Amino acid sequence: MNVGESAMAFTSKQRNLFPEGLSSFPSEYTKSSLGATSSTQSYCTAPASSTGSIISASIAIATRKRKPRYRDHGRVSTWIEGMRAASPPRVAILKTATCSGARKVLPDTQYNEWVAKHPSALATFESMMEAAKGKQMVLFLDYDGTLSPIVEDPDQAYMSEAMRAAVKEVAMNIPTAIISGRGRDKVYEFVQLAEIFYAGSHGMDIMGPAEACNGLKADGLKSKDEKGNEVVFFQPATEFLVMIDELKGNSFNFWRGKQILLDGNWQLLAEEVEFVIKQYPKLHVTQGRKVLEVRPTIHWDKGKAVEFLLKAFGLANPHNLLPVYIGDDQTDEDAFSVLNKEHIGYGILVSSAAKATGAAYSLKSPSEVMEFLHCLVRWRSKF
Ligand SMILES: O=P(O)(O)OC[C@H]1O[C@H](O[C@H]2O[C@H](CO)[C@@H](O)[C@H](O)[C@H]2O)[C@H](O)[C@@H](O)[C@@H]1O
Repeated sequence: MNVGESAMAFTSKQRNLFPEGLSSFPSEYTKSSLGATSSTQSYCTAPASSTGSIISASIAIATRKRKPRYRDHGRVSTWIEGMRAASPPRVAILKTATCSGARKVLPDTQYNEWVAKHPSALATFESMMEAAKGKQMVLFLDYDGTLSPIVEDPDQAYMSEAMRAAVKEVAMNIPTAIISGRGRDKVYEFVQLAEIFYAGSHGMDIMGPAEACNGLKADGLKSKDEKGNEVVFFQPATEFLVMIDELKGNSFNFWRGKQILLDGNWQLLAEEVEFVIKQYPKLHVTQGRKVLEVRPTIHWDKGKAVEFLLKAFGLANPHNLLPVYIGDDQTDEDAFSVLNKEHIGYGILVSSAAKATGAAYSLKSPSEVMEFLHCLVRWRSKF
């Protein structure tokens, strides 16, 4: 596909994300109160090292001859720095911690200093749960890097059967939602559990099992998922499809698939995104692990999704509530901030390297996340 110098390809599922007539959110989450000027409700993600399956649009930039043109090099450098900061090299994991507290010391002083400030949620599990007694726990899980290991090809980011079983088991005991930057349908395709809530597009596109939605304090649209399960949709930004159409017909030369961009092409990637984004003042760019995301200028992020879901669950009383949020990426920081702001719950960063974070606790890898989920189930079964 080629429109001028570039064009954009969207997945065929894009439209399905936002069926007509959806969206009935609590009034404080309506468009006007979101501070939206205009936007898409999907984000376009340009992976730096590989192409990817995205929320509703997967983008990789084609290598091609380019005409010289004006660029904001300041913005480009800022984005690349942001991506690098969000993509720290991995530290070898010598031993997995357990909830009994056993843990082998890593020979990485910087990491050790960091983990002293953000203790392992496994090593400190017992004391964390002391504070949870008598409270309603709600579990929020990121997908990539949390439930599935980070891999080069975003379409291959499968979760293991063991992890699926762990999530299923925990969801039977604790209300559970996956909040992802990916499209909801893609996350559902990976996870394949009907028992949980899915919040795709950083939470702008939420689907939950109808059964679990009966007592919800938010109205959604009842429907069925691909497997025929009764579900309810909550989608706050259906009206922003217009911009997606505009982008589709306009600017990039993207294709979805296996076009691999090597790390050395981050500069090219950022330059291309910058060239397009300046034509869309209502979109902005954020950086993640080897990824640039083109997002609508709408006050909505994973933190907003957490706030929405807590309200929807009728769990707004912080005294009775213990949200636990586990995530690995920059975008998860918005959710950690909400917990910190409300002084509730536990933010847990998944990282094997020292990293600036608002999360109080840490886990080193998806394997440790799975162990933590097992610990939660064992702990919950005592009550
Ligand atoms: O919010 P998440 O569920 O963590 O999704 C964030 C992004 O995840 C995907 O990209 C990341 O994982 C890929 C697969 O391991 C990896 O190749 C890429 O470098 C990571 O940035 C996904 O492709 C993005 O659309 C999500 O925004």
